[in-house]
Amino acid sequence: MSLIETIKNIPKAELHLHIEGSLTPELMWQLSEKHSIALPYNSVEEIADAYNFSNLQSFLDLYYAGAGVLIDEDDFYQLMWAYLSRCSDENIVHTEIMFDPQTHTERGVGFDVFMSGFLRAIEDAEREYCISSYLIMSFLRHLPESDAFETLAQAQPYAEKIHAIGLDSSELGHPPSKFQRVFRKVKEQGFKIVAHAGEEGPASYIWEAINLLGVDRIDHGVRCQEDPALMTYLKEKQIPLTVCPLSNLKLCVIDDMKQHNILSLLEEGLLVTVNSDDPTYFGGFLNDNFIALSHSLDMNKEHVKALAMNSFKASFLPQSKKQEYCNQISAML
Ligand code: HPA
Ligand SMILES: [Zn+2]
Repeated sequence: MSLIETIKNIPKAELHLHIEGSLTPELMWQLSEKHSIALPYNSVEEIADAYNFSNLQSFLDLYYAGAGVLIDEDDFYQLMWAYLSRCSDENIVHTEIMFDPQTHTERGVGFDVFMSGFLRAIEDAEREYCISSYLIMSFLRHLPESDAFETLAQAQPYAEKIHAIGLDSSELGHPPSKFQRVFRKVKEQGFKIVAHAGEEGPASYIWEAINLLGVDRIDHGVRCQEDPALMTYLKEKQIPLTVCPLSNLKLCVIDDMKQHNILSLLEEGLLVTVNSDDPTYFGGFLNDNFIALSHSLDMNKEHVKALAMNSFKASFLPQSKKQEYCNQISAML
């Protein structure tokens, strides 16, 4: 089996995927027509052509605007169903999916609308594709902590359907410490915790996410290498990093994929995983991220195997399931 075939065939989990960031230009166009919402584009091609970003904020501006076409339950169903169908094509057997409630509630679209659409698609995919999915509700860090408290209260009827709570959006100027109180409550309620840190922000934000929020995983975290003590800590505690190579390239965190540090972090013994983040905005789903790494770095089958196993080890699946998938991978390679 070639390296590319191995990437495509190996069972994988995806742990860092914003469902709103999987909205295709085609679906955005279709929903804008359905709801008579004017878009600042004249065609599907123009939407795709607009996706050139200089940093995280330049992306977030388009990403929040794009989510404005999601109005009714079926829109959210279609969004989730399209992503899970793609997972089936890519041999993603388990996925932990982030969603941003505040992007929708602030437009008057409530939990009952998006949660019903998401859950219906997740149940269909479980039945039709045997894909398991967990939901991660993320707070927008550019908004005040009081809004996060309100969002947590609104989510209570769906608490059983939410596995973890995360923190995303504009990182610089919004350190994890801003959300210390709300994450104390999140922890008391028994949720797992993740946070974006060390994407554009410094290594000190990763320390804050660990020490002040009590995270189970760090999203991105690639700037950990600026702090040797942090590297040692992440390795010893095996705190996972959900790394997103094409995202880092598109948002100019790196200038060239050849500069990506994921394989050196892996070889240092950190628990790193590959993920797509916002695949329709960043030019590729999960397998494309692996393939982009294989084109630019000295990547071999052992790396692919280790990264696929890490995706299960770093997941919130029960231990027995993690073991089952790792055994499958071992038997295959
Ligand atoms: O990569 C990201 N970083 C922060 N917030 C986000 N929201 C969607 N994608 C991202
Ligand atoms: Zn992200």
